[in-house]
Amino acid sequence: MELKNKKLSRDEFLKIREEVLNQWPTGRDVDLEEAAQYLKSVPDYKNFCVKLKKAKDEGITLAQPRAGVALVDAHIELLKYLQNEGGADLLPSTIDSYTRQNRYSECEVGIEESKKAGRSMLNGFPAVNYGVKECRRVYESLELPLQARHGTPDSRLLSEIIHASGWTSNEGGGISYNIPYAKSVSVEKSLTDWQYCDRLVGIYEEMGIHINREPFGPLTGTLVPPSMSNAVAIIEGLLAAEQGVKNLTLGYGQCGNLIQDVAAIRALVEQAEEYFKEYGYDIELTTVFHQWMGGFPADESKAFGVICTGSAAAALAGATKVIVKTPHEAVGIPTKEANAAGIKATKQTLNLLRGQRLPLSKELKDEIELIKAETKCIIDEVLKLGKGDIAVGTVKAFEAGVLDIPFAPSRYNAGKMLPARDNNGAVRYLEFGNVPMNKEIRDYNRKLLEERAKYEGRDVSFQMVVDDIFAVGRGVLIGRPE
Ligand SMILES: CCC[C@H]1O[C@@H](n2cnc3c(N)ncnc32)[C@H](O)[C@@H]1O
Repeated sequence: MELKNKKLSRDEFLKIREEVLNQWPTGRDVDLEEAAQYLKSVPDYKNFCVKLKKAKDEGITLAQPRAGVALVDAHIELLKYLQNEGGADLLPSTIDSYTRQNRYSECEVGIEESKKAGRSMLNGFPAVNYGVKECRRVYESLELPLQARHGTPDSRLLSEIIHASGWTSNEGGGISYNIPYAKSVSVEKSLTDWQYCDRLVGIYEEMGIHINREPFGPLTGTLVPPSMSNAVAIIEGLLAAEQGVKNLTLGYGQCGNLIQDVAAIRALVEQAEEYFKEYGYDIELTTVFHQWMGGFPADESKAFGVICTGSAAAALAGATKVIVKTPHEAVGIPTKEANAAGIKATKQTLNLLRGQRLPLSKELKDEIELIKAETKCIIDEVLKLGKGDIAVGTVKAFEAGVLDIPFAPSRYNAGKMLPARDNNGAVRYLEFGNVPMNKEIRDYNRKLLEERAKYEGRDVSFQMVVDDIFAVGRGVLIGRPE
């Protein structure tokens, strides 16, 4: 295995770069020195790192939507609306699915079809096809920091183009943008390609330019136990830090039990800081809380209930930012009005809870300790498999099912671990597969699920998993038997 968790030398990086910039004609417009000068002109109020740090210092939670359409002028109009009408604190450009698979020829078709149809025929913004000039036009049309949000196993060319365009944050990682998004991309390949994306940020950092990286916390967004998503977030953070990334936002997707959700964020910060300190990385760390990523109720009023619950959990957890859902979640790409409505409902909730935090009760403290202990079991085994190299260990951990993401499409994922909610709605391990938890943790998870089974008058079973997957869309958290 070529892969190792070691910072790419500048020569190694530049050698790969030649191939990367030739993947599509727009790659030829990227010039590192020219891009650095452009990035140095980004004012503080439009730099992701600066805005996140200010929010962290002030103890407030920022609101960021997802948004992306095929044509540049419409995309600018959409983002301006979310900025001015929605009140967004940070802006995305959600990138389309063809770009995520490096299928740029099909993006060209989608762009032409969108022009003919007079509406977006892509499910996001095809940044690679537009290239630096148009991506800079998007950035220059707005008054907020701009981030690329996508799901791209090979994001090398996309990263080059968006950063050269003044976009000071990129979401993703070698695990979080492969396993939940692709079927046949090897973990070794996506980890290698994301080392390139992180090394690019490291090179900009060496030039005095601060760029934020945000591993994708929720993964499949389907009952992912907090310790599994925290383990992946910390691993991706360590891999990014080795490549010279200095500014990281680690994330988590709302599960629904308030104590567990707050505990997950608190555990993530504490444990990530412990690992960065142990490995000697000086990281400016912030957190992102994703509003419920599972099935939504179609009824828009009920959808707002889900949106505001997620906003409250983010605020009470003290997350630096929250990713906003919309009342159109159950149907598809939201209109700009629905997207703005989701932001406004979110900010109303954040403002009402500003400065409030969930007190450190015994229940909260115990949940934090449990999540940290579970996460440690996983990461310890990853390091053991990699003989100390966390990149090599990650590849082997997926092969062994030590890292195992529930309901992931990737054929590199074991898919043996199964989650289900306990009687309070917290997500627990129903089947461990080869996830290496110690006996005390295994017994405790089982005990909690047995409590639910007793209450519901049925056995612990896969049916609980199925019931929980559909529950929120049906208006409840726990999938109780009919
Ligand atoms: C992991 C991200 C899934 C979420 O990402 C939203 N999403 C995807 N594409 C767009 C887009 N083009 N505009 C606004 N939201 C979008 C979906 O609704 C879902 O909630």
